[in-house]
Amino acid sequence: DPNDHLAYMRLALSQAHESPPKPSNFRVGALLVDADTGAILSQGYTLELQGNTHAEQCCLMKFSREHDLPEERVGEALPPNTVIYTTMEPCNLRLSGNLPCADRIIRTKNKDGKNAIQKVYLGVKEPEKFVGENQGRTKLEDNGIECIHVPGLEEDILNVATAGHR
Ligand SMILES: Nc1nc(=O)c(N)c(NC[C@H](O)[C@H](O)[C@H](O)COP(=O)(O)O)[nH]1
Ligand SMILES: [Zn+2]
Repeated sequence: DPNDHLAYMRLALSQAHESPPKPSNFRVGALLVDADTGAILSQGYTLELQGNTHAEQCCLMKFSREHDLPEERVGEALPPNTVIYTTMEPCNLRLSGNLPCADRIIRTKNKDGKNAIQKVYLGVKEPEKFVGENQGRTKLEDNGIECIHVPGLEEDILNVATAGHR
């Protein structure tokens, strides 16, 4: 059921459990979903792919590879009503200096140059441990991408996210 946001967020949380704990980031899980059909297009977790990768980034990279596209052109292969579920709001600044996920989501355009990702469903705000208050949601909404908090899993999400910090 494409509207069972909690079920999708639980799946994203199960992805986060796969992430190797590290003191310098959060363990996050994410899904790309076709909101028209409910189909899961891609799923990913922090550090799943080579390099210092984020969960949302892995979703986009995996889907782009399946469609022989570079990540920045992944929007050309995404269905018109694609949404992303991520246990933690997309980053807007990374201590590593790598491209933040908010920017990756914003640059994901379809063939008509329109946003390929319509909505971001998030489980928690980013704790202010590494980069102060996360401005990702504001940036996403300023670019026409709605951010919706899915309540109910905050404690579990934060426990998993910070497992590498104890
Ligand atoms: N939404 C989100 N998905 C992730 O997969 C992840 N790891 C973070 N984490 C945000 C945090 O701000 C950064 O992990 C630190 O700023 C360190 O930056 P790097 O990850 O080393 O680039 N946030
Ligand atoms: Zn990120």
